[in-house]
This record gives sequence, structure tokens and C-alpha cells, in this order.
Amino acid sequence: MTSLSARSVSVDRGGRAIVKNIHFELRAGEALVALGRNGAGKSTLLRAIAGFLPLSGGELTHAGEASEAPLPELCHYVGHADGLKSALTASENLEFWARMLATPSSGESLAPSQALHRMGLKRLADFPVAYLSAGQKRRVALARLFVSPRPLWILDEPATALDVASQEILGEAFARHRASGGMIIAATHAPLGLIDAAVLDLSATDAGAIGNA
Ligand SMILES: Nc1ncnc2c1ncn2[C@@H]1O[C@H](COP(=O)(O)OP(=O)(O)OP(=O)(O)O)[C@@H](O)[C@H]1O
Repeated sequence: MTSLSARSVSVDRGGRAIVKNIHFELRAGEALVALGRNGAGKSTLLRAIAGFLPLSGGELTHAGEASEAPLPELCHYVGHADGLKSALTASENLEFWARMLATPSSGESLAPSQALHRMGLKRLADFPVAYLSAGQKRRVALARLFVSPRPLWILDEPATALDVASQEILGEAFARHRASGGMIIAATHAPLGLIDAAVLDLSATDAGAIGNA
């Protein structure tokens, strides 16, 4: 995928218009950061792009490699919930995600053990997830980004509970993904190190205002 365009995108929840008339254009290697107060609609927009919520208006279009594939198949989505099975080990969770997220997209793909190693979790690979701390669980959840190459990473508050070292690992992963032509859309209240990202501020207006970070 080499580009993603949002044109007049709107999303309703519970009968209310939450996201209204959003426009953005994202090209290979670029990042977009969604900002805004609690309840502004950041998670709603991200979930709609990932295919978990329908659009009530507008359209999302993508072009480039695998453009015939539906957008959700080209995305990694890591939301507020870690999406882990607590009775399974970190390794077993990653093996599940590697099978679940298998994709025809080209790009780097790590074995589950390598993905855990990259997130500094090698020592904990055989621990049941239930025994891990909040930050360690978050690192397992993020390790799924590496087990299957997907061009668009959609990340809702990805740095929540991460210590400084893990935030640095995440920053390196962002840089590597973008250098290989990947795209990132992230919602955050704290800096993510995506300093050259475009910013979509969902707080202020009905129409998402796009500018530079
Ligand atoms: N399942 C739902 N049904 C109805 N309304 C919902 C639902 N989920 C969220 N909302 C409403 O949508 C609005 C936007 O919520 P959303 O989670 O997208 O905000 P956010 O910008 O991500 O907030 P935060 O910074 O707190 O994570 C809120 O007013 C919320 O009450």
C-alpha cells in the first residue's frame, strides 16, 4: 500500500455523530497522530479505519501493492485492550497472532521468538501472560506488529504503561517500519517520538484539522 486517503469521513456511535467530516492523506513512510481531549473521537476514528466500525459518511481509499485487499487486511490494530489470552504464554500468544495475521504483503516478518526478543521479552517468552506486568503485557501486544508484515499500523495509545527503554524500542520500530515504506496512524495524549508526523486534532472542530506536528 502506498497511500491512504480519507475523504469526509464520519462515524456515528450510539446514534450520535462522533467523528465528523475528517480528511487526510497518508503516503508510504508517513505518520499521522490523532490528538484531542478525552472523548474527542480518536479511538472511534482508529477503529473505523481498522474496519471495526462502519463509516456513516465519506470514504477511505488505498492504493499500491495489495490495493485489491480490503483495508483491514492491510492493517495492524493495537487498541487499548491488549488482546492477549492470559492462560497462554507470551510465545503462544504470538504464535496465535502470526497465524491469525498471516498476509500476502511483502516485508519483514519475524518468528514469534524473535519478535519477543525485539521487545526485550526473550526471558519471559514461556511465562503465562497472566503473570506479566501491565507494561510487559503491552510489549507482548506490540510484538504482534513484527510477526506479520502489514503496511499500516493503527495504534491507540501504544506507549501506555511502557517504561523508557520500551518506548525507545517502539520508537526504533516506528522508524524501521516507516523507512521500509510503512505507514502509522496513532492516537496519543503523550509524545510518541513521531516528531515529523502530521497532526489531526479532533478536539476543536467538526472537521478534523490537519497540520504539522
Ligand atoms: N460503544 C459506544 N456507544 C456509544 N458511544 C460511544 C461508544 N464508545 C464510545 N462512545 C462515545 O464516543 C465518544 C468518543 O469516544 P472515543 O473513545 O473515540 O474518544 P477518545 O478521543 O479516544 O477518548 P480518550 O482520549 O478518552 O481515549 C465519547 O463521547 C464516547 O462516550
